[in-house]
Amino acid sequence: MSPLDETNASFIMGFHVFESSLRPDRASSQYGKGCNISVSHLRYSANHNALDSWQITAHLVEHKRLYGPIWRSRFGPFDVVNVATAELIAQVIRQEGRYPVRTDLPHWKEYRDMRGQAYGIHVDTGPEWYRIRSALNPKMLKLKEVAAYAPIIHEVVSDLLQRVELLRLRSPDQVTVKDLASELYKFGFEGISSILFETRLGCLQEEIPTDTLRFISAVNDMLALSEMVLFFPRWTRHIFPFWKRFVQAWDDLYDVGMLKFNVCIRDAQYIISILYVTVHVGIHGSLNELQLPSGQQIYTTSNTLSWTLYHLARDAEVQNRLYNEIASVCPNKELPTAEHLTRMPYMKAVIKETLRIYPVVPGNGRLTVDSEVIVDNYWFPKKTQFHLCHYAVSHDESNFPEPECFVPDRWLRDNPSRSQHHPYSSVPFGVGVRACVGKRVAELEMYFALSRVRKPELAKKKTLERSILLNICTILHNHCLIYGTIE
Ligand code: HEM
Repeated sequence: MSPLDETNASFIMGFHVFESSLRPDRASSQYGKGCNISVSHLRYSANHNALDSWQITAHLVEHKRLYGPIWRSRFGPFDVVNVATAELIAQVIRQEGRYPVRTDLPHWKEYRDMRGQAYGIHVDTGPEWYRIRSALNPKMLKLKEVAAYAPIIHEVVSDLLQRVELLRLRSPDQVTVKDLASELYKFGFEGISSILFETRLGCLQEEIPTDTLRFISAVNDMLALSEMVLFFPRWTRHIFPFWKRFVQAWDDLYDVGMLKFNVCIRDAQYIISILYVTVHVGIHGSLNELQLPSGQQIYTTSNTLSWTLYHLARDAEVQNRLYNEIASVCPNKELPTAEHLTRMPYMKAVIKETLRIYPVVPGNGRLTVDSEVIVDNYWFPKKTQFHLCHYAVSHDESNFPEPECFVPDRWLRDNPSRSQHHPYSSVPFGVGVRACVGKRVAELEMYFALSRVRKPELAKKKTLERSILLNICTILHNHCLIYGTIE
C-alpha cells in the first residue's frame, strides 16, 4: 500500500470522501494561480457526527495530527477549510478585509426578513455591520467608558456573593453549594443585562421574575433550535415543528425585550443580539454552533469563572499569590476599581491561562466574501469558509510547553519562564476589527467577581484569612463546589 493508499483508507469513514492527494506535485490545479495546489486538493477529514463538543474539540487536535495544519471537512451542507497553526490563522485574518464575515446565518436572516427587522451586529455584513460596530466600539471597548460600569457590576457581584452564602447556609453541611456553575451563569446573564438594558433582570433573586424566565428560556430555545432549523431543508418547515418554535422563540425575545426593558425595536435588535453572545459559544463562531449537538451550551464569563475557580481550588500556591496580589492592591477589603486592576498582573494572567486551556470559542470562522485568498500557498476562491482551530493551537506544545498544565506565569512579562508564543496562538476574544466587542466588559466582570468571591465577614474567621478564593479548599467537581477546610 502506498502512503497515498494508507491515507485514503483512513478517510473511508462516515460520509466524507477523500478527494485527492495533498502532495503538491500530484495536484492538477483547478484554481491555482501559480500556487502549488488548490482548495479542491486539500484532504477531507472524517465525519463529526455523534460527538459532544469537547470530543469534537479533541477531534480537531487529532485531525491536525493526522492531516497536518490545513485540511477540509464537511458538516451537513457546510464545506469547511480548517487551519490549525497560529501562522495560518494569522494569514487568514490578514486577508479578512474591511468587513470580515464569520459565517453565513441564513436562518437568522430569514426570521428578520419575515418580520421586517434589521439584521444586527451578528448577522449584518459589510458597511451596515461596520456602522453598528463603529457606534458600539467607543462605548464597549474604551476602558474609560467601561470603567463607568464598575458600580453596577459590583452590585451584581454582591448579589452573587449573597446568593452563594445563602445556598451554603441552606445546604445540609452548611458549606456546599451544589451547581455553582448555574449560579455563575445567572451572574453572567444578570451582569451583562444590567449594563445593556440598564435594568436588573433578577436572575439571582430567590424568585426569578416570570418575564426573565421567559426571556432566558427563549434564548435557550432559539439557540437549541437554530441547529435543527439549519440542517433541515426549507420544505420541511410545515412538517416538523422546529421552524415554528424557532420563530416563536425570537418573537418572545423581542416581546420581552420591548416590554420589560422598554427599548425600541431598533435598540432591541442589536442589544438582544449582543446578549445572546454572552450565553452561547455557538453564536460567537457559528461554526461551533454547527458542530455542537443540540442543547449543548457553553457560557462565556461564567464558564471561564467556573474553570478559574476549579484551578484555584486545586492549586493553593496560585490561589495564595492571587490573594496576596489582591490584598496588597486593595487593602482593607476595598472594592477594586478599574484603576486597581491595572496593578493586578497576576489576576490577568490567571484569566488568560484559563481562557487558553478552555477557550469559550474553541474554533471561530471567517468566510471570504468578495476576494480570493492565499493561505499556506493554497489558492482559495470567494465564499470559502475557514474554520480557525483556536483550541488546537492554544494546546500546541510548540507554543505552550506542557500545554495541559495550568501555569499563569506563562503570561507574566517579567517572568524568565514566560512562554515564547506566536501572538495568534491564544486569542480567546478573537482578533481584528470583528473581534469580541464585549471583551472589556467581560474582563471587568470576571476580575471583579474573582477578587470578591470571599465574603468579607467570613474573613474574620481565622481559618478563612488564608485565601481570597473561597478561602479554604474549593473543589469544583461535576458542577458541585465543595468548600472544605485546610488546616
Ligand atoms: C469570556 C468572555 C467572552 C469571550 C471569551 C468572548 C469571545 C468572543 C469571540 C472569540 C468572538 C468572535 C470574534 C471574531 O470573530 O474574531 C466574539 C464576538 C462577539 N462578542 Fe464576545 N466573548 C466574551 C464575552 C462577551 C460579552 C460579555 C459580550 C457582550 C457585551 C460579547 C459580545 C460579543 C459580540 C457582540 C460579538 C460579535 C462582534 C461582531 O461580530 O462584530 N462577548 N466574542
